[in-house]
Amino acid sequence: MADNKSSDTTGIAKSFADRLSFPDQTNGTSSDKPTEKFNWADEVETPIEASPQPAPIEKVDATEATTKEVPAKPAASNDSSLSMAQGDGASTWLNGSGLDEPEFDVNVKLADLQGDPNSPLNSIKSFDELNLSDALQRSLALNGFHKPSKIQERALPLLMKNPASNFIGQSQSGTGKTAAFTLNMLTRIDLTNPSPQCLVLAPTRELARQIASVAKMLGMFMEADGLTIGEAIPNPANRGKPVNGQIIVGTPGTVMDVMKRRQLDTRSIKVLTLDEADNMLDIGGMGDQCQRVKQQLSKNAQIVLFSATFPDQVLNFANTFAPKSNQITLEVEKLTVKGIKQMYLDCDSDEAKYEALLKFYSLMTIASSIIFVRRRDTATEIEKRMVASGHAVAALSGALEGSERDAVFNRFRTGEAKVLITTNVLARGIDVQTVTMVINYDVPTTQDHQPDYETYLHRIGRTGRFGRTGAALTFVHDRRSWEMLQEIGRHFGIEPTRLDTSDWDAVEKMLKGVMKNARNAGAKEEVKTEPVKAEPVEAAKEVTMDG
Ligand SMILES: Nc1ncnc2c1ncn2[C@@H]1O[C@H](COP(=O)(O)OP(=O)(O)OP(=O)(O)O)[C@@H](O)[C@H]1O
Repeated sequence: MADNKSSDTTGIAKSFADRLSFPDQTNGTSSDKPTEKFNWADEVETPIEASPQPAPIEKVDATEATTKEVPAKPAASNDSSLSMAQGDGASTWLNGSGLDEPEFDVNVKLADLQGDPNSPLNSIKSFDELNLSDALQRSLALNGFHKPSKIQERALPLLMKNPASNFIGQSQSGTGKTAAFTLNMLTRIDLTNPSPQCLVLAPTRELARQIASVAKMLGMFMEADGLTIGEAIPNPANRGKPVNGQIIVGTPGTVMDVMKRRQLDTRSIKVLTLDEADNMLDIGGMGDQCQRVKQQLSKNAQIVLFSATFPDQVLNFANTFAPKSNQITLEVEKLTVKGIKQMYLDCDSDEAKYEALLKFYSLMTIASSIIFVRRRDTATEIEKRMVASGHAVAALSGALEGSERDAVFNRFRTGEAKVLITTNVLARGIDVQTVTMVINYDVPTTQDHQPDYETYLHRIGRTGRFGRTGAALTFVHDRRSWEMLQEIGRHFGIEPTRLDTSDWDAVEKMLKGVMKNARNAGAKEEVKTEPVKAEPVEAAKEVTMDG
């Protein structure tokens, strides 16, 4: 059996967000001073009907699907950074990732035709060059952010420039996009004004709460001067209450609703950030909601869009949503994270996948893993079988209510449950660094049953965070599922390694080798640096900010 005490034995620090406390049912704010909570309304569920099979079962999760949530406890105080950082039960003081993110090339397009994307002014090598406040410098240092990642190097100077310009940023999963847009917001807040000034929209409650926690962590030393952070996710206890906080992080349906009910004062909002922007702008319902939210804001608000993926058709819309933006993009073949070993397991039939999964977990002990399935009923079925076999699993889908989702996710984040079985609802953004294995129990497909390239990339990106290594194993069980995986491979220029269920010894040997590498994940990837490609885009009128 493989030894999987990976994070403890190798000293791999847990993620920044891992270190944060996610108490069940929390709707915390950033400080002891209780920030009032917002009203809520049911998040509109936009489920997509499942497979063509006639089974009268469940729906496929495509997006946030929460309807109700119970009252929240206030978040832990940030007074003690140590207790905050250890809030998830981490046994040691975890100072940053301890890893360096691998180098990769980016394409930079400046909205300003005259601008030189390669100018040192448009790139930084250290956080010092940003002239950050003492409070931000201290929190970066305390949390082990010793140097910026590539996306942070290139994005931060462009994001933080005054007057502010719109921004579209793309980089691989786990490369630090959250800190990039969070630092931008934290530097733009006027602490003397208690009104909401920055708004972040994310597709799911889990991601919204994670982003709020990162903002609290990076803003921990600004609290004394009045920094407040609020969440706008479905919560019945907050019905009718104002949504307070200088940074508000929420899901689009709830944010739109509190705006409609005038519970969110939008007058001072000067930055609107969309995380997982391609997803937000692509899905009909959320795209409309994001658009309507944007319409409520000042025309001068800075629009910031981030994602690991921006398919062409969405990028066009993104350009309309964030006009005249500075842009950092990647070519499609650079999108896969090299530290993730991609494999597939050839199973005889759909039913044989259950057996293969159980066999797999009987052979391997993995610190944390996520199993992605297409349908909610599959998640429930796998959960039942794995629990019966003695595994500590948690299953999360849009079928659960908000408070249940929080509780399940917390069990996984804290390590109480080692396996998370979930639908696409958690495919994006979630940062749990102990995850060394992602299993695509079902090949990700679009509504019209074509390979879903973006979802594949986001799912496997739940491992291999910030320079770590991890493994992704996709189950195929017939010609079509095999073909779809091949298409995904061709799309990203990768060739997943085949594992065969008729030879479990070989499977075990291969997987143990991969997992061992994951434990030794401090090793740096080979660094290949090429000059940044830069092309100007149409001349832009810079977007001005109020203050
Ligand atoms: N400069 C840095 N130094 C050390 N660790 C960092 C730095 N920037 C980010 N990290 C850590 O890297 C991890 C991944 O960051 P983050 O979640 O922001 O990735 P992401 O690019 O948003 O990924 P995804 O595309 O999956 O949403 C986090 O645990 C974060 O704390």
